[in-house]
Amino acid sequence: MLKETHNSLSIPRILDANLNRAREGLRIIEEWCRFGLENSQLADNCKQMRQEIARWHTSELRIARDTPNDPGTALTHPQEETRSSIDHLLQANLCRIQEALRVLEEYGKLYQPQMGIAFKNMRYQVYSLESNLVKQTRYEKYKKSPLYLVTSPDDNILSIVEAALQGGLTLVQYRDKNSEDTIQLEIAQKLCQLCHKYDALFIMNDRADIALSVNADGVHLGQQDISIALARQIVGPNRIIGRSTTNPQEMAKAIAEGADYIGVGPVYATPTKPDKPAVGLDYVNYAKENSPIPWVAIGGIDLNNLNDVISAGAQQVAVVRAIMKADNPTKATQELLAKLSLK
Ligand SMILES: Cc1ncc(COP(=O)(O)OP(=O)(O)O)c(N)n1
Ligand SMILES: Cc1nc(C(=O)O)sc1CCOP(=O)(O)O
Ligand SMILES: [Mg+2]
Repeated sequence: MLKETHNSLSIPRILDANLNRAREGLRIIEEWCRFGLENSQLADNCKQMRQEIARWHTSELRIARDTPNDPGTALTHPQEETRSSIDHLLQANLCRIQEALRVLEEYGKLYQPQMGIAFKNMRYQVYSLESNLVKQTRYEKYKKSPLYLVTSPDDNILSIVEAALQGGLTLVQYRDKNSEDTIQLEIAQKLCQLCHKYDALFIMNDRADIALSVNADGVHLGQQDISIALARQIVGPNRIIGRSTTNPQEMAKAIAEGADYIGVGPVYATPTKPDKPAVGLDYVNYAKENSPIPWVAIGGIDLNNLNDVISAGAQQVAVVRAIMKADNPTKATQELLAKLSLK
């Protein structure tokens, strides 16, 4: 039989504690939206929810607080003491808010029926905030990555990519046109984990299904690959979708179809993609003048010609051989990044 330990203040105390918890969590998320993402709309969503919580936090609930006799104040979990990355911090606080809102929804029903309804609605608002936040945080990270490594098959692919990540790389695409699906899936999984360990983004080439399976940050599609609309259905609203373009018409179409970024190239002829003619620096310059979305110059780019590509307007470049075939991928990455940061 359950021991009757509650008194008339039990429910108000639970509500008071969880109103605080939800409000504090929202404040942490709001600060990131405001100062990290500089997204005033998301920050405002948080603020409005905080204000609604404050309206429910009446003096009747506040005076029920009894901190000295609360056995929970001394309880912490080791995971609360450390946050390995901003993603981790956001995730932990979103979880805290959602838990608190669920408590407010359930115990609120015993206090005032309207409270249960209000906090159920707010819980759904927080799910949609979470979804927007994941996409925005990814996209900001994408935009702040001046160098994009597209891999080529190599027995040492993991150690080459890790060496580049140690050199400061923050954006990697796994491109493998020949391996069987099971092999691609296995390598994609490993590369994705490796990139996330270094707080870098992982994009899958061609295959939206593999991108989804391994929890990649996005997928890159060429003109011959599946449509952006179909890829969006597969990977969901929060992953990044890129599309290769070689001319202004393809650029306009990719933008109209909802690409998050476009590839611009091949800038120079390249043995990595021998059948695709070079588009030259004029198209790079066209992208600089006309693309409203992020674009990345690709094709034949290395340390020797990088300054010309930058002078034509590129702020982000993608390379295969310049890192995958470098004697020292860490050094090669650092050198490419150093030139890009001077732009
Ligand atoms: C960043 C980036 N830009 C262009 C491409 C080329 O994509 P696609 O035209 O589909 O050719 P494949 O790479 O699939 O052979 C890319 N992969 N990444
Ligand atoms: C994979 C790829 N796509 C291109 C495009 O223009 O669409 S060029 C390219 C290969 C780029 O390799 P490297 O840096 O070794 O020249
Ligand atoms: Mg492709």
